[in-house]
Amino acid sequence: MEAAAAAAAPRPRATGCLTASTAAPQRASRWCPRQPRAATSSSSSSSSSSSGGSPADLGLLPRRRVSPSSAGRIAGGAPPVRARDSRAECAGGRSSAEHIGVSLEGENRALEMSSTVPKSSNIFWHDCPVGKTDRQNLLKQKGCVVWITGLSGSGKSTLACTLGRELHTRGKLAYVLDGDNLRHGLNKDLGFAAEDRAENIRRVGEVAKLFADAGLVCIASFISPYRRDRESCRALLSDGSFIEVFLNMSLELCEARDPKGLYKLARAGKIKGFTGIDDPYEAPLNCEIEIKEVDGVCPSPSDMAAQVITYLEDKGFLHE
Ligand SMILES: Nc1ncnc2c1ncn2[C@@H]1O[C@H](COP(=O)(O)OS(=O)(=O)O)[C@@H](OP(=O)(O)O)[C@H]1O
Ligand SMILES: Nc1ncnc2c1ncn2[C@@H]1O[C@H](COP(=O)(O)OP(=O)(O)O)[C@@H](O)[C@H]1O
Repeated sequence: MEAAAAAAAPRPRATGCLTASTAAPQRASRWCPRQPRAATSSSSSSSSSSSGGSPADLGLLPRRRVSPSSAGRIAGGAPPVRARDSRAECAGGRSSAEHIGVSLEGENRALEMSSTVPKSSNIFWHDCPVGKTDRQNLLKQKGCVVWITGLSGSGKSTLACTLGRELHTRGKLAYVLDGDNLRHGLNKDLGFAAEDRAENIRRVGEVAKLFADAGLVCIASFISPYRRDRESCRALLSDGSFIEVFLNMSLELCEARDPKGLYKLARAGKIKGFTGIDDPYEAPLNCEIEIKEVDGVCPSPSDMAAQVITYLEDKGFLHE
C-alpha cells in the first residue's frame, strides 16, 4: 500500500485545539445582539472568531478551482496513522491560497466565483426569543456536530447509525446526515469533482450547524476527503462542539469490504475520481477521535460508538 502524502500544512484552526483534558464546553452564547446585524456577519454565530471580517474569517473560503492533486495530495494510499494527540500540528500559518498553490489573484477570482460569496445585500439577522440555551435546557443535552470522515467502506454509516441508536436509547436527541442520503435530495445536483465535493461539505456544514443550534447531536457521515473543507465546517462551530471522528481504516480493508462494488468499478476504470483510488483522501491532523484497526482488526460497531459516547459524556454534551 502506498502511503498517502498529506504534505500541505493546514490553516491554523480558528477555534483553538482542544486537549484531552479540556473541560466541558462553554455554554454556547446565543445569537443575541439587540441590533440587527448586517448580512455579512449573519452567517456566523456569536463567536469571538467572527470578528475578523476577512473572507476567511467569514467562512468565505474560495472554492477549489485547481485539481486537488496539484496541491501535493496523493490518491491511492490509506491515510497515515496519526497519534491521537497530534493536534499541536495545526499551526500552518500559510494562507488558504498558498495551501492549495494558487496565486492570490487566483484566490480572489475564485472567491468571486464562490457560492459562499454573499449575493444579496440589505438582509438582516433576526433573533428569536427562544435560543439555543433554552432548547438545550429543554433537551437536557448540548448541541454538537459529530463529524465522521473516512474512506468509502471505512464504516462511517455503520458508526453513525449505531451511535444514533445508542444516543436514542439513552434519551438523547440525535440526527444522522449521511452522504449517500443527502445526495438523494439537498445535494443531488452535485457530483464528485473537487468543487462539487467542496460544495457538498459546505452545505452539510451549514445544515449541521443548524442542527447543533437546535440542540441536537448532529452526526454527519461523509467521506469529506479534503482537509480544508472539513476545517471550514469546524470553523462554523467555535465552542469545541465540532467533534471530528476519523475512521482510519486501511484502503485494503475498505476495498476488501466493498459492499457496493464501487472499488471494483473504480479499479476497472468504470468510475473516475474515486476516493483512495484516483482521488485523494487527506487524513485529519487534529481530529478529536481516531478509530483504527488493531492488528488488522476493526473495533466492533458498538465499540466504536462507545468511544464516541465516552467523549461526549466527558465533554458534557449529554447533560444539561
Ligand atoms: N467517485 C466517488 N468517490 C467517492 N464516493 C463515491 C464516488 N462515486 C460515488 N460514491 C458514493 O458516494 C458516497 C460518498 O458521498 P459523500 O457525500 O460522503 O462524498 S464526499 O464527502 O463529497 O466526498 C460513497 O458512500 P460511502 O461508501 O458510504 O462513503 C459512495 O457510495
Ligand atoms: N466495525 C465494523 N466491523 C465490521 N464490519 C463493519 C464495521 N463497520 C462497518 N462494517 C461493514 O463494512 C461495510 C462498510 O460499512 P459502511 O458503514 O457502509 O461504510 P461507509 O459508510 O464508510 O462506506 C459494511 O458492509 C459494514 O457492514
